[in-house]
Amino acid sequence: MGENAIEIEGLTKTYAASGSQPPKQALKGVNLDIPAGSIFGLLGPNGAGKSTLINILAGLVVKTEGRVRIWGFDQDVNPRQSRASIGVMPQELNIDPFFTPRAALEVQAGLYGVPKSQRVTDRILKAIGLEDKAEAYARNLSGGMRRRLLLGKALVHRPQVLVLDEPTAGVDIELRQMLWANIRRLNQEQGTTIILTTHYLEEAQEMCDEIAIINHGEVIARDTTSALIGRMDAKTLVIHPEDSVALPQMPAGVDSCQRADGALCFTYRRSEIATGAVIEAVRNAGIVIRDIATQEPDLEDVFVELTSESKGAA
Ligand SMILES: Nc1ncnc2c1ncn2[C@@H]1O[C@H](COP(=O)(O)OP(=O)(O)OP(=O)(O)O)[C@@H](O)[C@H]1O
Repeated sequence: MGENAIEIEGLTKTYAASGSQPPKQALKGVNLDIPAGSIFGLLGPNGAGKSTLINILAGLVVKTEGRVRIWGFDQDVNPRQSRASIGVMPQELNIDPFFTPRAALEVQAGLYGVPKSQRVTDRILKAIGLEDKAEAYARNLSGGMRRRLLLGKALVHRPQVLVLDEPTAGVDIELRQMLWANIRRLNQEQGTTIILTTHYLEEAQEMCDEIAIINHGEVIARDTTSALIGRMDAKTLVIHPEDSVALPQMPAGVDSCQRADGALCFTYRRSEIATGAVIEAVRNAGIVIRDIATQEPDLEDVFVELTSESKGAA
């Protein structure tokens, strides 16, 4: 196995026309390598093509063109091995209500051809915190427990690559933290490569080593999370003056505004203007500073800038 868990080359997907709907090209030649052992985020606005990409990886959607290698196995050449290398936790809570968690895991293991002697059902039940619910009917499980069971089902064949489609959408903070702890542990202790889509950019920023941003079926950015954020050059300084004051004269390149609460905001390029120079200009105007805060760019800023830039390209 090389250093990439996933290698995607020239991947396209066109959904056929149906009724009055014209054909839809959901992926337009995606090239993407996902390093083994990483926690990789796949971000993009609604309809960008994330689910299509994930579903192709999972073998649920048939690609139109291109190559996909999972853990070194070409999907077309070694379909069985490539499928055995990946586990998918879907977004929908599609759990058979009449199975107990133990039975659901056993059935899933059977589907993947895991011999009884190699099954790790108890270990998975423990990892997802459902030991004491192992014999309960799934219809009696809470939404959070069902979600954890879905994670467990994705793990029965011990895949090297785990794909999570919006794993924490609509779940409460406590469960979200528990899911993340589980996922981090899998990544750290077993080296499982994690690929996830999320609408929570804060979560992606906190969890993911690397990120690809998809828009209109194309990868428009792919980098380490910190490098992506580093691309944003803007910085905002918020100064709370001791007394109410007017906006002072500022050096060229500084955008000034005053908030309703009287605070002064200065936005400038970090690469061009030093924060010290901004503060000095404020002091030179005779303003006494009570408090200062800075606002650094975050993933949300990067996301908004990149996806709005490429809007016209659709
Ligand atoms: N089965 C299908 N038939 C026709 N068009 C489809 C089908 N599935 C998805 N599409 C279209 O392909 C495009 C990409 O959809 P996809 O579900 O991959 O996006 P997404 O990034 O996952 O969006 P979301 O965040 O809303 O889940 C959209 O325009 C969607 O309407």
